[in-house]
Amino acid sequence: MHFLTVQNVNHTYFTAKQATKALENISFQMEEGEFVSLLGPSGCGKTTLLSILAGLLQPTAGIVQIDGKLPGSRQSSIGYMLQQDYLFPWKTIEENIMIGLKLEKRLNPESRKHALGLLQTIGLAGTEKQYPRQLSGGMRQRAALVRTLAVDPKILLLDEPFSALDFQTKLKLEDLVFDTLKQFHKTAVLVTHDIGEAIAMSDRILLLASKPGRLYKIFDVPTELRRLRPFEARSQKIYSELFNDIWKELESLENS
Ligand SMILES: Nc1ncnc2c1ncn2[C@@H]1O[C@H](COP(=O)(O)OP(=O)(O)OP(=O)(O)O)[C@@H](O)[C@H]1O
Repeated sequence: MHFLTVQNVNHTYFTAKQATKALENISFQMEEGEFVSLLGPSGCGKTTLLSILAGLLQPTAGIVQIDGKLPGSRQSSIGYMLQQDYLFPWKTIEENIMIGLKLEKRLNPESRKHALGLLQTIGLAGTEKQYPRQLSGGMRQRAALVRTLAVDPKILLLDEPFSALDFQTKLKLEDLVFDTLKQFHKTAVLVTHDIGEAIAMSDRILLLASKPGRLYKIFDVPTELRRLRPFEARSQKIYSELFNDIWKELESLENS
């Protein structure tokens, strides 16, 4: 059995005036610890698919299972990281990173120690008593990652988490997230518009086409690249070759 199974997923949005077929017959599988990116032109259904994986949206048809459970069920622990950090401004960083544990009634000395340890691992030691406004955008996004990992989710759904950051911060954070997910052997799905980011971070890239949103092509990132951290991967020749291949496919999809 695969860790994640998406089988013949279809989704149509119905409004008073029209029906929009956002996803058509999407099927793929993922293994535990794998990192997959969803790439494709605007409107191809990336966010819709991520919402279905999160259990926030029920597909019109098809099956999704994560570690043998339906997304959204109480046992299917899912971590979300978004473009904005959504830290509570009136709470300290320490209080913010404990929120998930508190909500799940799992805050105890051990889980607290683990969360504070994560804060150290991610280079935010000393910020515990500070408020989000006292931190830079990159630091806040790192705190959001700690909050997400603190509850030990089975899968992380990353919806353009680096897109609001300046380029240098984004590159640094890509390496940090990559290292952290590898260290904890986490499975992750990333939605991005950035081909380079998808190649540098992923094991596989699912290219979606639009109208209706469907799986167009799957790119396996070569093992030589997967072994490298994202920043280092970006300077390799095979990275540029894969970038050009995906670029051409994406351009043809956008012009079709
Ligand atoms: N709540 C909704 N009601 C009706 N139609 C919707 C709704 N949300 C999305 N859609 C439509 O479904 C399709 C897929 O949208 P979705 O936001 O999933 O695409 P996307 O690939 O994430 O786009 P982008 O890259 O621009 O963020 C689009 O045609 C969009 O207009």
